[in-house]
Amino acid sequence: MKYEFNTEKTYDIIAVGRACIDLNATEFNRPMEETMTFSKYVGGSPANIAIGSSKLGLKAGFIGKISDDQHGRFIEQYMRGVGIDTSNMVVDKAGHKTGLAFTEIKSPEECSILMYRQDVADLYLAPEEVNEEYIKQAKILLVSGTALSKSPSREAVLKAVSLAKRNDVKVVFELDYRPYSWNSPEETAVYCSLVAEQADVVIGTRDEYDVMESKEGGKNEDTISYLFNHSPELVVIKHGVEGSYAYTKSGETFRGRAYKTNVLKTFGAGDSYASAFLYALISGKEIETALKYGGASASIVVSKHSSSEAMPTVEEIEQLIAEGSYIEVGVTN
Ligand SMILES: Nc1ncnc2c1ncn2[C@@H]1O[C@H](COP(=O)(O)OP(=O)(O)OP(=O)(O)O)[C@@H](O)[C@H]1O
Ligand SMILES: O=C(O)C[C@@H](O)[C@H](O)C(=O)CO
Repeated sequence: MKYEFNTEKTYDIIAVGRACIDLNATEFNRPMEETMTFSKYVGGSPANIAIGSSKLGLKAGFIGKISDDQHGRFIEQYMRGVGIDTSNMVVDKAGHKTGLAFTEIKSPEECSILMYRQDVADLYLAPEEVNEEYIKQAKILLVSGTALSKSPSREAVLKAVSLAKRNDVKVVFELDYRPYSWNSPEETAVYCSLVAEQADVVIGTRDEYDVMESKEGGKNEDTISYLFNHSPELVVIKHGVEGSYAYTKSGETFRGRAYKTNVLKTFGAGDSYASAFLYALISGKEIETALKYGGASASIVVSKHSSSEAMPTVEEIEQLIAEGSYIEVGVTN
């Protein structure tokens, strides 16, 4: 089964939310306290998804606020350099800084991210900085849940969603739950469910849906019966190495598998998955095939050092799919 988009649009995907900096430990198997060296990359889930999409050949744009300093300029130049339209990236004039993510790579199973996100520029994106003429040119508006965590970014994103819906632009909501960005899980549930109910496609991990639904140990069947009572037509639920499921409103279920790889770190999996899954859908591939693209792309990124720079090419993804070396596990559904 395929998922249809309005083909008359200039941009394949416009992402909204944070574009930040990742400082990834270059010393592996070591706790942060003992780590002395880091490599700098552009980061932030929606920026990573835009970068991954652009690298796969999609025409991507970005809406977000960046700091008026060297970090902000680095982000804009890097994103422009990989082919993303940055004309709707706004420079913060109130002195807010770029968010930083320091990553600790203790082992392939034990990675964590230490975030510096106090008063960050991306959460100051204001509704008046979201432009209808721009959004209406996209097939997809990709919304990151973290952008809903604080005002005025929250209102800017709600406006973007409403403009997308008015202009035949598919809203893809990536739950992207980062607990430190929110006041409480209850607040997360309120705003994430508000946007998920209006979205056309929702993507998240089982744990992220649990936060949105204010429950523990939730079942995929309950999630889809809730969301299919609202706007969503396609719901993707990820289960880490156990793979993922895509559910359609018309009642079909597809399973995606994870591919064997030499894992260096686990972060970046979700962003690379989303960019390749959406690339495949936009390219007119079957949903089942799109799940393969997502899983293969993620397995490449977890074997590499960064989340953004490591985003694969179509050829790399297709080679991995052709090899068909899946991780053999049952899936908890
Ligand atoms: N260790 C792994 N080895 C191979 N593939 C993986 C691994 N971990 C995750 N993946 C792939 O990445 C996909 C997304 O991973 P996951 O469900 O952990 O999402 P996520 O939590 O959003 O990722 P992130 O860690 O970036 O936040 C999985 O469906 C799977 O295909
Ligand atoms: O999303 C972030 O803010 C940090 C990311 O850039 C980081 O690489 C990651 O967590 C990817 O999932």
